[in-house]
Amino acid sequence: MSIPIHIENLNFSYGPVAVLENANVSIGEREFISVVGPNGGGKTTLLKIMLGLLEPQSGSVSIFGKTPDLGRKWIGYLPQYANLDAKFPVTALDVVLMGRLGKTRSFGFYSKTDREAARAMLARVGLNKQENRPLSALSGGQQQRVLIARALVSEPKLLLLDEPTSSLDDYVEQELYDLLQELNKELTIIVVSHDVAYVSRYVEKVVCVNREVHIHPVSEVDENIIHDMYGEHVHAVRHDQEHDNG
Ligand SMILES: Nc1ncnc2c1ncn2[C@@H]1O[C@H](COP(=O)(O)OP(=O)(O)OP(=O)(O)O)[C@@H](O)[C@H]1O
Repeated sequence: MSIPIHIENLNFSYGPVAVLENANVSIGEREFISVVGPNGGGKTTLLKIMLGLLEPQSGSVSIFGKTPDLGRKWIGYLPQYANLDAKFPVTALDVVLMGRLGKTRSFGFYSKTDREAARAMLARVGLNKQENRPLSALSGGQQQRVLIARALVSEPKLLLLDEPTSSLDDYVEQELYDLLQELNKELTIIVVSHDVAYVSRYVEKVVCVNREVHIHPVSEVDENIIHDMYGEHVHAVRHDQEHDNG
């Protein structure tokens, strides 16, 4: 099977506004990658192009060797602001089952296989005891795990997460990254983050997106790269490195 992501000479603009210019990105199997960059740099746009939700003006995008509309069945996606309306009366299991809609043959009636798959995924993310609890009764970190289980239950080969920890506190963020690291033994993982220093503890490479797109092994990320990407915001980013264990 072809590699998860191969993008060549991609250009994308919303109307006259160029957002991504001449992007080239290749991501191999079971890589753990973070997409980083300043606000408005084009991170979400790049993810939406990978999912086939946006059509680039030029260039080619291949997802496991297919065009995005065909390849996206292998992608589990956790959108930014995915938080479900917690007042809506659904259990954790109900939410995960939604991820089976593309798999189940009898629409609206989940099979025993669907239920077993959903329960197994809740167990995989450490929530087997919470399956019948209302979503609203779960913490923010637990709700994100439910959404990860929902993305995984469609049996993807690539997990794409858009800033999954932005509303979580530090300890819960670490637990979530530990879970992603565990899942990375079987899956390619691409996670959008604002915090280069933090994600560098976990990922192998970063895709720096600020209209231009550059991919770097974490070991090569230095002040020059950070400065090119964030410009005047460089101090805010350097300050974040205080989170680091070292
Ligand atoms: N639907 C749209 N129509 C027009 N412009 C848009 C649209 N969506 C995004 N943009 C603009 O495109 C640029 C890139 O946006 P995008 O959301 O991809 O950036 P981002 O790096 O994900 O930002 P953030 O970190 O704030 O989420 C921004 O200038 C944004 O204002």
